[in-house]
Amino acid sequence: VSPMSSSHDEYSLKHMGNLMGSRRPKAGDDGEQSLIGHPSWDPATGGDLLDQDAPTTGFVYLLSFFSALGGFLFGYDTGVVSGAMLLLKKEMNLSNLWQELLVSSTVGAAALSSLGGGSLNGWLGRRICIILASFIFTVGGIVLSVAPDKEVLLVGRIIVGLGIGIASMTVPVYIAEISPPHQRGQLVTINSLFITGGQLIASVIDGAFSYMSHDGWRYMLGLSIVPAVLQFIGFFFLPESPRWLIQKGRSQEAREALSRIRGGQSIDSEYDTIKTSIEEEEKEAGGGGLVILRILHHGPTRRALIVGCGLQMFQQLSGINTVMYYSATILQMAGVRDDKLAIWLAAATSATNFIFTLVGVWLVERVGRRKLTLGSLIGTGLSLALLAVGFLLSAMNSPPVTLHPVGSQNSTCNLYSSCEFCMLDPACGFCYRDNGTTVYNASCVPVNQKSTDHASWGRCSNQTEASDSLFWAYNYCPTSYSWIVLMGLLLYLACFAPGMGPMPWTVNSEIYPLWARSTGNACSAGVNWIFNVLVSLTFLHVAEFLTYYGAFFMYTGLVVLALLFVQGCLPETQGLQLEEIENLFTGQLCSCGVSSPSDNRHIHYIRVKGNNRLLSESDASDVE
Ligand SMILES: O[C@H]1[C@H](O)[C@@H](O)[C@H](O)[C@@H](O)[C@H]1O
Repeated sequence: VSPMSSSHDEYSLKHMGNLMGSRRPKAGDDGEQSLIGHPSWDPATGGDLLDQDAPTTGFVYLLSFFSALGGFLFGYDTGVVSGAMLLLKKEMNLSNLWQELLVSSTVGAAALSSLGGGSLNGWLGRRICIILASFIFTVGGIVLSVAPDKEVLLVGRIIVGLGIGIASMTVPVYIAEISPPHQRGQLVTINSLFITGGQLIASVIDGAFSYMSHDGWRYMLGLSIVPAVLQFIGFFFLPESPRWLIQKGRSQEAREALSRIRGGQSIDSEYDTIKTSIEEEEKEAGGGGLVILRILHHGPTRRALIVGCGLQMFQQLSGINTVMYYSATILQMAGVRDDKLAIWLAAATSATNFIFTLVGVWLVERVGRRKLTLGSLIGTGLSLALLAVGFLLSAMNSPPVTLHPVGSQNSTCNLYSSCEFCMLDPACGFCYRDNGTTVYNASCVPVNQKSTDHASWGRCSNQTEASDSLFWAYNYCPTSYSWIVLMGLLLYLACFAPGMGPMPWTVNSEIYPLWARSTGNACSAGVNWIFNVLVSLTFLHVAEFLTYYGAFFMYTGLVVLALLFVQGCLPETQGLQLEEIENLFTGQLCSCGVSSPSDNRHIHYIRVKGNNRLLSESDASDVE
């Protein structure tokens, strides 16, 4: 007999064609509410859940804000370096190798510490890990702002990376664990909003301080201390995740934390539901042994891990960080000549990323994770194709080399017949005159080893000869198609930011049962950072081998693969209790997508006894 016997009709409830046998009836699902009658009955446990549609307390927002400062620092520290580098390379006379080291050491350190963050998280708890990360950010910020030489800078960048790794895997988990289910997606996505917000503020600060050629970089790198200290202090007064406390058997503290987070609402049923599910999960997965091995041996968690890591891998393979880290360079490649203009246009691209992540925050609980990710991928693929076409048109209309100055005979640069080929060779640059409509008197000459701002000899080798019509193009070709590339870039970010940007983080914070959550998130965040290093470090080389349009066609292809993966394997997690989500992964991996509950709400009510006042006579078939 169903617990609906509180109404006088007796029905048994059968969920069919739905892997989520325990999906909680949700107000607003057509017809369900009137039939189910008891809005807070939970079919999984037979007990009451907290009313999921109750307003989220202000305290939950406060907690999410303070945790998401970790996301802000992640965005700020990865974003600020491109502008800082422009000044640093001049002031410290940095070689290319040192520039690469300073950029990628942070990302590499983040990869390592996110992997290690898993055990740290399980051991010390989410709160201590967040405090630790903000402490590391503060120390890193101080080291960077006072660094006397490049070696100390490198140490500072590594320290900051260690903080980013821990924050990137802990914060989404913490927010997911304190949120009520109906708002979890939105609140975790706020962390991604803070990441892109951090990148935006970083690019604006870069723009502003780029005018301060001496020591401007100290401010750029050091300003991150402010949010880090704020988070450090704030978290001393904020509670630990109740789910982690329950897992550690600290029941009394867990109750207190939960009740504080729920603003004094009754927490008994939520507490019991969580506790029972955690105990069941633990039993099912068999205790003992290394968590990662248990995850791999247990079907549902293994499948969740594949989905989680796959999403993070494809997020990076769709090329976001070639766009975020190299947007100024890409714009120059596309023909934007002025340095400062390129920096500010790069800030505009960060702003687009931020604004459209906001759209994601708004959409995630309206359309769900799955549709948002799929839609985002389709748009991302199309805009990458547009970017590629822009570069292809520029290449096809690349101005020819018309001048072969005396003295250039021995250089390989002299062999190139057009700007496109000349530009793809890092040793050469294109020196030309432009009367506003046509390029003329163009030559391909070696670049100055010390500064790519000049040629090593000839008309483009010194400023004094520079006139209004004489230009030196290193890294780009004059073209009338840069607007297509700029449009492609903006469109790319507008499509990527609401879905593929935040959803991998959001979904990962939800899909693992508690015992596997820290380790699962550590692995998937590690995958994210490893592919981040791979893609961002190889971008310029890939472009050199495949040309720019080739590189962007390649990313388009990878996005098509991502689309197939998400279509086949990503289930919908919207609105479910964290403890219910494991059931989504009980079927075969590639059936996950097919049976997402939001697409498949065929709940069948079979009449057992009595009259149904709500249905007509012919409803005896009882199919909703
Ligand atoms: O979700 C974030 C976001 O999209 C950022 O813009 C990007 O730089 C990160 O790599 C990514 O993980």
